[in-house]
Amino acid sequence: MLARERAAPKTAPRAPAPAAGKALEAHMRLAPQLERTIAAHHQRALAADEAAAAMSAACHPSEAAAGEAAAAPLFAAGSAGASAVLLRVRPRTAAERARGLFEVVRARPAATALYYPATRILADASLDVHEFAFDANIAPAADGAAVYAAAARGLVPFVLRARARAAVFAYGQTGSGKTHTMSDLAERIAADLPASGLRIDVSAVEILGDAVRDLFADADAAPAPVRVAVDAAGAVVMSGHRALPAAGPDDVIAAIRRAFASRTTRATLKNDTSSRSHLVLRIALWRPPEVAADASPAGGPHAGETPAGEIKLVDLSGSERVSDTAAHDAERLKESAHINSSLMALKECLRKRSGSPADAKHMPFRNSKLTLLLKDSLELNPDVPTKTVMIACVAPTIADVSHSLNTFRYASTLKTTADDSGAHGSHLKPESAAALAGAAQKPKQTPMAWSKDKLERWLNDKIGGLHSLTTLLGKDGDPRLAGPHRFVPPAWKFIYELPPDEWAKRLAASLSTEEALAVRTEYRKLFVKPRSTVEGQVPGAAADHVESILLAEDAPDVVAAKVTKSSSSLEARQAAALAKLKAKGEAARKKALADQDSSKPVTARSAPRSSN
Ligand SMILES: Nc1ncnc2c1ncn2[C@@H]1O[C@H](COP(=O)(O)OP(=O)(O)OP(=O)(O)O)[C@@H](O)[C@H]1O
Repeated sequence: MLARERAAPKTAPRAPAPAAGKALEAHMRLAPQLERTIAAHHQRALAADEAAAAMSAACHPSEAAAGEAAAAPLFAAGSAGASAVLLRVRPRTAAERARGLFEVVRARPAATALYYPATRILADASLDVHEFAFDANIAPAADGAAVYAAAARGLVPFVLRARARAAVFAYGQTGSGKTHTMSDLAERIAADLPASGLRIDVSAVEILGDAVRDLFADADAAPAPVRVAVDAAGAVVMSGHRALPAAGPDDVIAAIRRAFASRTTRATLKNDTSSRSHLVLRIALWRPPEVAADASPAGGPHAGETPAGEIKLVDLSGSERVSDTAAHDAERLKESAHINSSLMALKECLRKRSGSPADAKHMPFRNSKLTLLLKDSLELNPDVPTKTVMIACVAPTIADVSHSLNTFRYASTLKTTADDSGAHGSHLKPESAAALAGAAQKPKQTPMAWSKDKLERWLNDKIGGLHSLTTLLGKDGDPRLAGPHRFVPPAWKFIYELPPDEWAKRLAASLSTEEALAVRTEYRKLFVKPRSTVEGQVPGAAADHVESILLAEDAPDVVAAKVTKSSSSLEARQAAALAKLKAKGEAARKKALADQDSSKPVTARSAPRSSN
């Protein structure tokens, strides 16, 4: 049986409630309006995600039928990925609910949106939307089993299969749910360990300031510092700590509970039991010729043993901003400075890890004890595969909005260019109660007056995007729909390219031919401005989108001018470049025709052709 999710042990007195700053007061005054705007946008985004998912399922029926994957994608057999980033939004605490703090982070299956008030002291209720598509976007209602499924199911089999190293770490501001998440996840991972056939030992240390402390040291023994060094072969060597032998999963779970319970916690403005240290748990697996009787005191190999894998579970100390340190004494301020500088050192290593192979070879591990301890798990080693999962934890409310944005940005550092869905922002105007109520009561008379999202959803429904696309491509399909980098055609692309007569036919039940063609013209205008969406990240999609713009009736130079004016995005630049090429090709064709014409006797048949 798996342990239920549990919170960190409560050992410290209550901290005073944080004083509301001026900005927060202003946001709270506009809470009803802001909440309405957020809810409306979230609903629209959910509907758009659902349409995209339905489309993708129609395109990849075999994937849809395969159902839930057994392992988290990073640990599935054959996965070449080195890292995954998950975002977990915790539920509002009772105290946050009592203060009326509303939620500004909304996780959807496809992405997580953070709604940031556009001005500190609000003149109106407009919001900036920062949207990040992480590998998994875990909503407040999800439990520890869901986190395990997305983050670590399959981790133990991967480590054993490849004699590999895996590290999972929780990052986030103080009070965002890191300990809650990691203490539960660590036990679920431990439950997957084999009950026999391997020697297992567990060590646990905390990094407090610049000191490393053994969490398994005898309580009555004088505290001895743990030393961390790198040996001649470049391996991290820890000494001065105890490694607990574990006969199987139950012993490992007991060791994990002991480590979390021994950790240093203090009350801060944000968390009654704030972990002021980084906790690093190491589960080392050894394959013995025959299991030796004694455990190694330093957690190293016994004679004849070979490493069978290693798991590091890291509960990072909470990141803090200046406002969080208002009630800190000198000692806590020093702690905070250490915490932030080690988190920065980790960020720098992660940044290099996600960069070029040359960058990855030069991760500055020595900049902090934390990164030195994690060296083996972060290094991209050709001999020992390593996989890293970051769980970025965020608090959901307006009081933590700037911390949450920082966490989103920090977490994005670990994404590789290959699988990074990145972020995009948009600006939301306030949606007044009257406007929303009015919209709910009487549907707009004509699709021309609808929002772009609503129009697109309606068209997708009426025109039947994906099903029609597969029909159109025939049973053999389009080669772009096969293979690992397959192109998933977005619904808008299909709708955009549908010929006028087909368009009118499909909308005949709802609109007259004139109305349908008028809507088509409007719809096509909407796509002159390239969209920066997750779809845009699919290889080939940007180019296809550009191509679809170029297929518009306008002459290439007009398209280029329009596109360039409408956006400075990559797509726009590609469009401009393609348009230039097309124009160049056109000029060359005209010249060739002219040359041809001048070399032939002029007849009615060889008169210059129209360039269109
Ligand atoms: N997913 C969740 N469901 C329910 N309660 C949660 C969840 N995540 C966190 N909490 C609660 O929120 C509070 C803060 O969580 P936790 O102590 O895990 O934060 P933390 O990020 O580890 O903070 P610190 O960095 O200060 O140690 C705790 O009371 C915890 O029980």
